[in-house]
Amino acid sequence: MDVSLLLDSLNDKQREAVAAPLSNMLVLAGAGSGKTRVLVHRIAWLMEVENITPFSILAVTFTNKAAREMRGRIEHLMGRGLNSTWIGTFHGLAHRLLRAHHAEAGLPENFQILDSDDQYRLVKRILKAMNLDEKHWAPRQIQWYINGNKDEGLRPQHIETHGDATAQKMQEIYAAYQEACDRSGLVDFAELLLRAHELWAKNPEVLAHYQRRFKAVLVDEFQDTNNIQYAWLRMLCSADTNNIMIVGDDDQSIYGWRGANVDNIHNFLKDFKDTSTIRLEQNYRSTANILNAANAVIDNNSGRLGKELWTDGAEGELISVYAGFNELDEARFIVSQIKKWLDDGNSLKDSAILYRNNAQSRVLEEALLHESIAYRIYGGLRFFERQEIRDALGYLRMLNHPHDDAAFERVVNTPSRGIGEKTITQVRQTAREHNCSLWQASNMLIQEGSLTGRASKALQAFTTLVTDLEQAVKELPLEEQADKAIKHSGLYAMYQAERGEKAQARIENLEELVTACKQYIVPEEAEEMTPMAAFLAHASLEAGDNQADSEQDAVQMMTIHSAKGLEFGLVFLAGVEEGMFPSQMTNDEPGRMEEERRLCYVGMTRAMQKLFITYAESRRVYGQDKFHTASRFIREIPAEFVEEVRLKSQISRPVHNRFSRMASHEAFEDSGFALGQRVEHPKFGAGVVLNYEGSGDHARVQVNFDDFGSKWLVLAYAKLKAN
Ligand SMILES: Nc1ncnc2c1ncn2[C@@H]1O[C@H](COP(=O)(O)OP(=O)(O)OP(=O)(O)O)[C@@H](O)[C@H]1O
Ligand SMILES: [Mg+2]
Repeated sequence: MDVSLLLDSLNDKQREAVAAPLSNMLVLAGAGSGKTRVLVHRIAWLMEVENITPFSILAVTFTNKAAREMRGRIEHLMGRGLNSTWIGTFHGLAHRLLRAHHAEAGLPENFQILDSDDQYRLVKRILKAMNLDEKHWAPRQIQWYINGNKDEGLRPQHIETHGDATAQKMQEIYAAYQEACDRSGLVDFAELLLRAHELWAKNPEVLAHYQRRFKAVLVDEFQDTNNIQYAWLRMLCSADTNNIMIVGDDDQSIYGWRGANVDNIHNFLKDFKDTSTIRLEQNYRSTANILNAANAVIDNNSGRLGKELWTDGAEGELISVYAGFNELDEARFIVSQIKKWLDDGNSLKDSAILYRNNAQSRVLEEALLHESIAYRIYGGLRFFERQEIRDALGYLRMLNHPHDDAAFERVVNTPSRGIGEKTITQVRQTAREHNCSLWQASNMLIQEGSLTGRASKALQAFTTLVTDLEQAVKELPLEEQADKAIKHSGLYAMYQAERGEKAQARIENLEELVTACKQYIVPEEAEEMTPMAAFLAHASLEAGDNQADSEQDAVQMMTIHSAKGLEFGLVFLAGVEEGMFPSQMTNDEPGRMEEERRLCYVGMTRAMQKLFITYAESRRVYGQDKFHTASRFIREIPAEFVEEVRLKSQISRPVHNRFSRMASHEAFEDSGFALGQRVEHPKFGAGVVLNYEGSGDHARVQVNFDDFGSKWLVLAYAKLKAN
């Protein structure tokens, strides 16, 4: 192949990195400067020019998707397949290694991987076997503890407990858990990494084999490696014959909360001999306005390694900042801009909506669904498909219709109330025999007294809960029904007792469900149904809507964390308000604010042509209106790069409300009211118009009253006066 092809499309610095003689190398550079491109070209160069066989190359990426893309790009460059090259994530590579050397690693040939949910259940079983109360020993916390120690390379016997009783107990649980895993040949995610490390540490001949094999090791997104990953790389590349090239950006280190250690960049320079450092400074991704704005934001962080980024590309459009009146307005705005983008001849898949928390997706999803715009949630489930939401809906479905067997199965022992598999089998059998629902079968079994005392009591706890709850909530508004169901069922407490980012997200999603209920308006065609039945139908329809497959042209939706390394023509950063982003928890932990700012930098630098930053001045959080100000990150962008969108023209086009009744904004404005306007009500006093829906006689407005909170009122009867 013509080697110049590998260098032609690169700038001088990139070329220097790609064509450098074999040695250890750090490529430190900001977003969009071509780090990943350099890595791809370097691999091709090593094969073509240094005659390193594909077999001798190991490349590590951050996600499986990135790994597939990398392989594809190299194959494309070289015009041939690359089967024998190892390209994957740390976890994927460790797994491959353990499969090949299971005996040396002390694992059975058919060892199984334990995903996070499996691990959780196993921890629960261990606690039970040890007679420990889950209330004191929260399973998620234990999981967090075990994984955290494994990430640091620590086995139970390595942990210092300093005579502390709690620490000792945690250590014992960890040991019992590990014993159970070893007995059954189970390997959790953190174990993959630790085992792979130990495999080499304990088997020098195996290590030597891989050191001979992998002449070149290349790592993308190095700033987010954790300690055990770093130790593993270091061990592999400790022989003189190995060369390692890492590329990364300290400004994009966003997984500190999960144990990633950005200091590994410093460690690398210390630990690896003869390392040359190359800095790339030209950005090829974003317009000058976007790049300069992102640079200005990240400049507020201290202790950076310091990088300049410039572009010779066009200035491009200004960054548009839109202050939504509330989150619905924000979502409508985003959707209207996506439609414009489409009308201009662009494709949906080049647009992305990025948000800080998964729970934010719901309102956006609904706005997109309503306009029939295909979307794809990347690295996550749609709102109504999420585990905790399905749990909560399970309870609501039981309240609505206790003979719903699927709902019964889902929640009968979630949270755990001591109903064992044996009891449930008996219930199923009885239901089959009598051709009745699981609910009826349960009541039958309890009455007949044909269960053991303990099983009967546990099952009765469930039936009583459902019956009592049903009585207690049936007259209440929908959102209170949801709130009570989530609380009284123990779901909320169950997720609250867990720790970590994931549990926090689940709690936020549960709260968002209450908000969803509050905002739900029963559509005309469902007026015969109870609001709950109508809402549940709505939820299942939304969950059942097919997710756009990866081939289909669809808007890409994801958290900013999952957008790392990706790029899109059009990007929306949504929910950029104080309290959301930076998130509320940020103040509690040192260093967290800077990590949030890096996350903002990652988000902004995903945009190639056009960036919108949006926020909502009021947002429903857990059914309550929270008033937020623009994020400090917005304020950190110099005014010259930003235009504020003021939306008279946009708003005055007909807008549809989220639940299929046409709401004409003109009609609303004809009523003499506008969003954000202060009004006076004879009974509730003064307030602000928050939202509207429907038209004509059906028109309703939502007003946040100073003294009575927010209420939906039928405009025709409300006797509102402009204030
Ligand atoms: N020399 C170049 N000429 C033209 N385009 C380039 C050049 N180098 C990189 N690009 C393009 O710039 C964009 C960003 O490159 P790349 O994704 O490799 O950057 P990165 O540094 O890995 O970014 P991130 O930090 O976000 O992972 C890509 O579209 C890439 O194809
Ligand atoms: Mg990259």
